[in-house]
Amino acid sequence: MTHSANPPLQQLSEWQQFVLAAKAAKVDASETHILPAAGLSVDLTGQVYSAELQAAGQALLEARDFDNKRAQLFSGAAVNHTENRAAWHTMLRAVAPSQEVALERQRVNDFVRKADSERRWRDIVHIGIGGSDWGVRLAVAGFGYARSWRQVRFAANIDGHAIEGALSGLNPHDTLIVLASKSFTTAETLENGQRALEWLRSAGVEDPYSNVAAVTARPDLAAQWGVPDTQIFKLWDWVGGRFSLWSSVSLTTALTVGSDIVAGMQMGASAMDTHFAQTPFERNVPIQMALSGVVNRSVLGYGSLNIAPYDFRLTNLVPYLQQLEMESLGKSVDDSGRPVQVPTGPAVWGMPGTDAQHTFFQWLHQGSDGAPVDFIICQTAHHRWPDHHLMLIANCLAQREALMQGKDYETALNECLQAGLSLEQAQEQAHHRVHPGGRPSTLIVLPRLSPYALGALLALYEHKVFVQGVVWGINPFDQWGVEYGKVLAHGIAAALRGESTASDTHDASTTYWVQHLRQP
Ligand SMILES: O=P(O)(O)OC[C@H]1O[C@](O)(CO)[C@@H](O)[C@@H]1O
Repeated sequence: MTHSANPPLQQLSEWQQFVLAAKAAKVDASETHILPAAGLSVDLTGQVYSAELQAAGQALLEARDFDNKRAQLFSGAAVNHTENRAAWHTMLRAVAPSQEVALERQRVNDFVRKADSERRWRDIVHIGIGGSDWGVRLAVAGFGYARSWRQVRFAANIDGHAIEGALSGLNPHDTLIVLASKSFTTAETLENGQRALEWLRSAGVEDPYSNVAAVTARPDLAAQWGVPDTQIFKLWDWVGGRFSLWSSVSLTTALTVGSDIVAGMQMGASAMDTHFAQTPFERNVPIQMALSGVVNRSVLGYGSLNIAPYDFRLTNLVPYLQQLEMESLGKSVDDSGRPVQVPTGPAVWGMPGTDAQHTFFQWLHQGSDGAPVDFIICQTAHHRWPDHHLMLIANCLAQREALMQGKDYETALNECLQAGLSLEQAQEQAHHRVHPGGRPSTLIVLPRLSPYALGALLALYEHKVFVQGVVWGINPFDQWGVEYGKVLAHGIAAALRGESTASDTHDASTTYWVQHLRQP
């Protein structure tokens, strides 16, 4: 794809109109703004809204050549122009995928079916990091109720405690090590893989490599490493690392919770793809969420986005979305290398409710900055205590209402008087009980935590991020900021090993710590 330069955002009259409309728009909690998408209900009532803002948003997307860019995404064009490759994760979950994708899906399913029928691999150790890790952790934790005879452990971090903990207590003779790495060059994954191999060897596993499977876009490197060809599963250069959940990386998910769960997630994601590709602007949920996010970040100045899944099983959704959003949008130059000049991707953070309420919600309600919140909840739960679920829902709705509506001084004052405080005490106390309100939020309701719904939810965020990349004019598919640190770590590791002198290339403080932390 030849990359056509975008005009700078701030020079666009459509952007200026959008900013003006956003500043004039309000949160109107008296009318709901709820949109369906691939089985999810997304309530945007807590975001600023007006007919003028909608029109300005539509004009802005047109000025950014959005329809064409979306079509390129879905057609497998090289939308990742700084790396000259596609970001074709939608193909991985397509209902009618290409032959090579269908074949690889089949290979994964056959491997799982055989292992199941032989009752082989009681334990799985999944070794991978970032996109080769979080999606699998998320799916396994989300659907852990589905199957239980196999257990899975994860090792991502280079910290030796991670792999030590992952291997501890397992039976090496019935453990499958899954090495997931698109590049098959990631230091953490290869080092942890070596420890696993040593562990198999020292336990007397006759052919340790037969206990290893690999998922990678570099089957040649995996084969050189020693993984048998029949246990190497492919992904492709055109799959971004943080989207690889949809690829054979789901081997571990399939072995642990079932191939049908992987298929269900793909179907849900594919349904969201169709929604994103075909639904008109005003009902297109990824677009609407994206524009709310742009308003919050670039116009209202919120520096972060809080993710609050009111579902304990979705704990890993937060780091999953952190990587998706922050690796994609944590950039400040546009497609042509010019500074974007408005704040771009927010910091993403969060924790499941209700834990979050007792950790940082105070700051969200009354802190000086606040942050938009994405509340996520399932209509029904899988456990057998309806009252727990009722309370969970009540808490979620209550927090959202408090952020949206706030509590004014008069109400707080009355509350204090009714609690028996004197007028003087009440007047002083009431200030502390005021909630400013008007703080933006979105509520996403899943019918239940089905594979389909989770797939749709993840694809929703992927497309939202894509739209925001188009508006800000940045490439959401590269991650040069991560690469630089990897290179520096290489040099520092050499200096820590005494193979080079840190003072040649590093600053004074780094040199000091290299000398003091040098390993014996
Ligand atoms: O799958 P790989 O190549 O080992 O990379 C792991 C992760 O490293 C990154 O390249 C940078 O964090 C991610 O995009 C990727 O998910």
